[in-house]
Amino acid sequence: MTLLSVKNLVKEFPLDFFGREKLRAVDNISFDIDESKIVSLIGESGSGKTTVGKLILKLLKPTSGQILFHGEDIGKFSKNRKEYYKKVQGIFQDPYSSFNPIYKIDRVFEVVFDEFFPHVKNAQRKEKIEKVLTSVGMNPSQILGKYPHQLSGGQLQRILIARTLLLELNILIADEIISMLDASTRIDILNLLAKIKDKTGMSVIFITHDLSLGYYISDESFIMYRGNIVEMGDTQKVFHNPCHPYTKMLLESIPEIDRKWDFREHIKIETIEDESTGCKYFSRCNVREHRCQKQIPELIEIEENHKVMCFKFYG
Ligand SMILES: Nc1ncnc2c1ncn2[C@@H]1O[C@H](COP(=O)(O)OP(=O)(O)OP(=O)(O)O)[C@@H](O)[C@H]1O
Repeated sequence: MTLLSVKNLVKEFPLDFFGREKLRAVDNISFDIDESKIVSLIGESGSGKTTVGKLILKLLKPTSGQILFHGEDIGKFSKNRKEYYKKVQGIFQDPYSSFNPIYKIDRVFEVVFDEFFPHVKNAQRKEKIEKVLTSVGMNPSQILGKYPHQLSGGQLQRILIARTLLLELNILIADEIISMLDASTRIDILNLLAKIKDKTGMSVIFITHDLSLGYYISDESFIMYRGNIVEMGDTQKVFHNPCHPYTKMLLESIPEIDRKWDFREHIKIETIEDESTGCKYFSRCNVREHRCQKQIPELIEIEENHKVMCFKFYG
């Protein structure tokens, strides 16, 4: 079942005071998120990943296009935001920023009850909080009553994940949530998300610049480049049969333990020329054709659940 449909979404930011110049951070993207799926949005810094997450979380308004949640335009939830946020929530890179340092950890749970379930009595709240903490592998007696600075980044991210379990979410936007954590804690958090997905049917939009993490965790991968999704589909297909030159370049850039760094293997990065009428990857592309400078290719399906935005695949 489709939970979320993004249709021709565009977000522009004004670059000057009068808004005469604009930056198109998200450029006409469309995708669906089905139930119980982990979907990675992967791309380099500035490709528009976080902006997509913020648009879905209604923290920004789209310039044009639509986001449908269970078939309803999310703009319609403006009067009833709580209904939407009961089902769609986000967790961000820096866990410390989600906690107020002067309050004990317990408060992040209390806020959820006060906001969404004010009728729930204290004893029942405590029971539920302990249950969700236990289900993310934490011992409530060692966590509750502590202040944020007394816990590690990994523990705080786990607590934020536990908090979402109070809500029975449909969609969690996880924006670089493990980039501040060490390698083993990262894997623990990824496994936890996968476990919650399997158990509850929640879907996760996992935003990352790290291809290996995207590969490890996701059912589907969307590769973003300067506001466009240039390749998307089943993660196995995108990673084992990469078709867009940008996806190929990203995959070739992943360091491997038995391969020494050799700059000659890597594609040189040219300065980005103004290619406003054509493909945004034109100036970096090693398979470019004349038409790429003038026209923008559409995403076309090259096999089931695998699309690419490149003229090379046009018939
Ligand atoms: N509020 C804003 N005002 C103006 N420009 C913005 C704003 N937010 C984002 N941008 C610009 O939009 C583009 C996309 O930014 P975004 O944060 O979505 O990228 P990202 O792929 O998430 O990058 P990162 O991985 O570094 O967070 C960038 O060029 C950024 O500078």
